[in-house]
Amino acid sequence: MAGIGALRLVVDAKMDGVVMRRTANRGPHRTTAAGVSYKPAEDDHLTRFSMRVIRGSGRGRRARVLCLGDAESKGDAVEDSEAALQATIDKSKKVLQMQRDLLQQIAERRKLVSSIQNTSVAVTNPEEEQVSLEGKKSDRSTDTAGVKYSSDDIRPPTSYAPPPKAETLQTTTSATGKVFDKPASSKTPTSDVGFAKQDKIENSKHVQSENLPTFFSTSVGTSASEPDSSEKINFLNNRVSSKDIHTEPNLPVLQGDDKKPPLAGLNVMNVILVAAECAPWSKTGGLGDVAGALPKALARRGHRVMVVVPRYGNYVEAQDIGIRKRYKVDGQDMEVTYYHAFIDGVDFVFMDSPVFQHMESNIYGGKREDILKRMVLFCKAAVEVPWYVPCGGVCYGDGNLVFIANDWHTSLLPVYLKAYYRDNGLMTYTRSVLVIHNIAHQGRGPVDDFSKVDLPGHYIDLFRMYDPVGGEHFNIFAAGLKTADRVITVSHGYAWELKTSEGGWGLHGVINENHWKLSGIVNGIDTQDWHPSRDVHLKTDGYTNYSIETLKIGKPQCKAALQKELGLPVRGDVPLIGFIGRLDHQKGVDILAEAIPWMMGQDVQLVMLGTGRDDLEEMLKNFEHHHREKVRSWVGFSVKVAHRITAGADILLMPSRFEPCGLNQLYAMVYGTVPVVHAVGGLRDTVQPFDPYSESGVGWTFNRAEAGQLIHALGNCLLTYREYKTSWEGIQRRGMSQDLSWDQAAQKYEEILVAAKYQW
Ligand SMILES: Nc1ncnc2c1ncn2[C@@H]1O[C@H](COP(=O)(O)OP(=O)(O)O[C@H]2O[C@H](CO)[C@@H](O)[C@H](O)[C@H]2O)[C@@H](O)[C@H]1O
Repeated sequence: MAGIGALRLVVDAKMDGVVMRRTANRGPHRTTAAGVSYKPAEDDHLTRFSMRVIRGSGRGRRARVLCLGDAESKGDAVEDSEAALQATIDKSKKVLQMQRDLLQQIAERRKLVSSIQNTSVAVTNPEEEQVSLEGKKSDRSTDTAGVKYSSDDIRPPTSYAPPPKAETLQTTTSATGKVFDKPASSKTPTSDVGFAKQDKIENSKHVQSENLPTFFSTSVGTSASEPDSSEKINFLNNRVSSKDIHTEPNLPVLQGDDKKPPLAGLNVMNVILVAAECAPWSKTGGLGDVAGALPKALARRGHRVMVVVPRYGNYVEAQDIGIRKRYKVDGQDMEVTYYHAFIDGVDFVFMDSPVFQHMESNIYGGKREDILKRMVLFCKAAVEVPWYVPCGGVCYGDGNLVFIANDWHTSLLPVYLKAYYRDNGLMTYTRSVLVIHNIAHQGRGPVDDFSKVDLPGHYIDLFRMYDPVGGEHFNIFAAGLKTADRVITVSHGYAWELKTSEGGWGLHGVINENHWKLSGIVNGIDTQDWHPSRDVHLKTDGYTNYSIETLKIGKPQCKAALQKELGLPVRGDVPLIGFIGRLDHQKGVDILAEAIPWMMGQDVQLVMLGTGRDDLEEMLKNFEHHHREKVRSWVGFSVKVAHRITAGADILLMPSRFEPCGLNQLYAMVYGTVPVVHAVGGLRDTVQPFDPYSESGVGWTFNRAEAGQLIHALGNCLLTYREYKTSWEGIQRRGMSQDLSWDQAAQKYEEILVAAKYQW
C-alpha cells in the first residue's frame, strides 16, 4: 500500500528541533522558514503534516523516512519501525517531563498572581501609595513581578511580571497623572484589562504546555556552543524565579541615590530597542543619536533595556558571547553571532554577520535586494534575541517585553513578531512599538519583493500599497505601521504632518487609519555627549568647555578656535553662521544656496558641514571656492567637527523642508548657539521665536521653505546680534537653561510602552 492515503511518515528530524508527524487530515499546516507552523491557503495533501515543535537544539540534520506498506522494504521497515517506536517513546517521556515542568511553572505563576493581588490591596491604600509613588522611603515595596523587597535592596525586576489588578492600574494611573491611552475602538474596557490579561496568561501557558516551548524552533540552526535544549528549558524555568531577579548582576544602573525605587515604579519593563544604527558605534544621522541615548534614559528609570544593532566594525567594548544562529534569508543560509557590552545600564547587543561587516560608512548602501536581505536577517534574528542572547547570564525572555523598532529598516520586526509568534499563540504579551524618524524612506520595492521576506501568503496585504508616484508597490514601512501595537513619532508637529498628503509621503492613509495608536514625543539629547561643559571635542586645539556661567568667556574662545581651525579670519565681532546636515532635499541646503548672494553681502562668516548628494557636495565646495574669505565647506562626516561648529558658531541655520524632530537645533541651544529654522515638524515644536517685546523665545523661525523667508529671519537675527547685545545674551541663556535631556522624553516613551502592554 504505497498509496498516499496509506502513507504514514515518521520523520525523526532533528532539523531545527522540529518533529514532524503526518496525521490523517488534521488540517493543513506548513512551516515558515523560521520553523513555525501556519495554515497554508491551499490544501496540499502531500505535505500535510501537523508539526509539533519539540525543541530547538538543531545541531545537525538527520531524517529517516519510513514508508510503511512498501513491500520491498518490509523487513527493514519493521526494524526501523521498532527503533522509531522506541525513539518516539523516549521523546514522549521527555515531552511529559517538560510538560510537568511547565505545569510547575504555571503553579508558581499562580502563586505570584495571588501575591500580586494581595499586594495590590496594600498599594491601593492611599497613604502608602503616595509614599511609594513619590519615591520616599517605605519599609517594603513591590516590584512588578509581585516580589517584595525592602527599601535597602531595591532593584528593578527583570523578568516575567503578571499585570497588577485592575484597581491597582487605575490607582497608579490617577496618582501619576498618566493616562492609559486606550483606543476608542479597543474591545477590552480598561478596568478589565488586568484580569482579562491575567486569564490569558494562564491560558496561554496551557497552550504552550500542549505545544511545548516552541519558541526554540524558529531559528534554522544553532552552533555547537549553544546549550542543549534541556538546559534551555531549565533556563527558562529559572528565569521566572524571584531568586534570579535578585541575583542578576546586569541590572540597570540607578543613578544617584540607588536606594530609591525605580522611577518607573510598577511599570518596569524589559525593553529591546532595535535599530540599524547606534551612536557612537554607527551613525549616519539622528537615528544613531536616538538609539544611543534613549535606552540609557529608559534604563535610568529602572527598565531593563537592550539595544540590538548590527556590528559593522570591530568595537572594542563588545565581547563575543559565543552564540551562533542560522537563518534562512531568501533561500540562503546565513549565520549571525552576537557581541555584547554593558554600558551605562544598557545591554548593547551587536549582531555580527558577513553582510554587515565593513558597512559602517555605507549602512543603507548597495542594491535594493542586498539592503532588503540585511534587514530581513536583522529583524528575523532580532525578534529572537530575548531567547538566545543572555545578558549578564540571563536572557530577557518574553515577560513584560516590548520591542522598539525604528524606521522602515526594522519595520519587519513587528511583522515577524506577529507572523511567527503571536499568530501561533507565542510571545502573546510581547508588544512592539514602531518609531517614525523619517517617513520619506519606506523600504519600497516591486510587489515581487514579498517573496524575499519569508511570510505567509496572506501577509502580502500588509505590504501592498498603491500611490500615484510609486504605482502598486511593496512597502515595508506600511506593514510595520499596520502591525505595531503603538506608533511614536519624534515630535507633535510631525505627528500632525504625517496625516497630511504632503507630510505622509503616500502613507498618510495608513497613518490616518491607525491614528489612535500614533503619538508624538519630541526627542531629547544625550547631555553626556552634547553639553558644552563636558564635551570631549572641546578639550584641545584651543577650544574650551564652558557653561551658562562661563558663556561669555568660553564661547568666544571656541569661536576663535573654530575660525583658526578653519583658516577664517579670527574676529570676535563677526557673526559666525553654521549649517550641519545631510546634503539632500529634506535639509533645504539648496534654499540656503539661494540665499548665499545676500549673505555674502553681509559681514558674516559661514561654515557648512555635510555629506550626501554629489551635486550638493559640489555646490558647497564651489561656495568656498568663490568666497574663501567668508565661507568654509567641510564635505564629509565628522562628529568632532559637528561638535566644534555647534560650540563655535553664533547662529545655526536649519532651512529643512521637513524635519520630523531635528537634533542640531537642540544641540545648538544647549551650546548657546541661536537657531534660525523653518517652522516645520519638530523645529516648530522646539524653537520658540524671539519676541523683542516680551524678551522671550530662543531663536528665529520662518514659515515657508523659501530663500526670501530665510533671508528675512536671518536678517532680524543678525540685527539683534549686532545691535541688541542684551537681548542676544537673553536668547542664548534661555536656550541653555532648557532641560532638553532625554529624561522627560523617556518618561513619555514609558507611558506608551505601558499603554501598549495593557492594550489587547
Ligand atoms: N556631516 C556630518 N558630520 C557629522 N555629523 C553629522 C553630519 N551630518 C549630520 N550629522 C549629525 O547627525 C545628526 C543628524 O540629526 P538630525 O536630527 O538632523 O537627523 P536626521 O535627519 O539624520 O534624522 C531623522 O531622525 C532624527 C531622530 O529622530 C530626527 O531628529 C530628524 O528630524 C529626522 O530627519 C546630528 O547629530 C548631526 O550632528
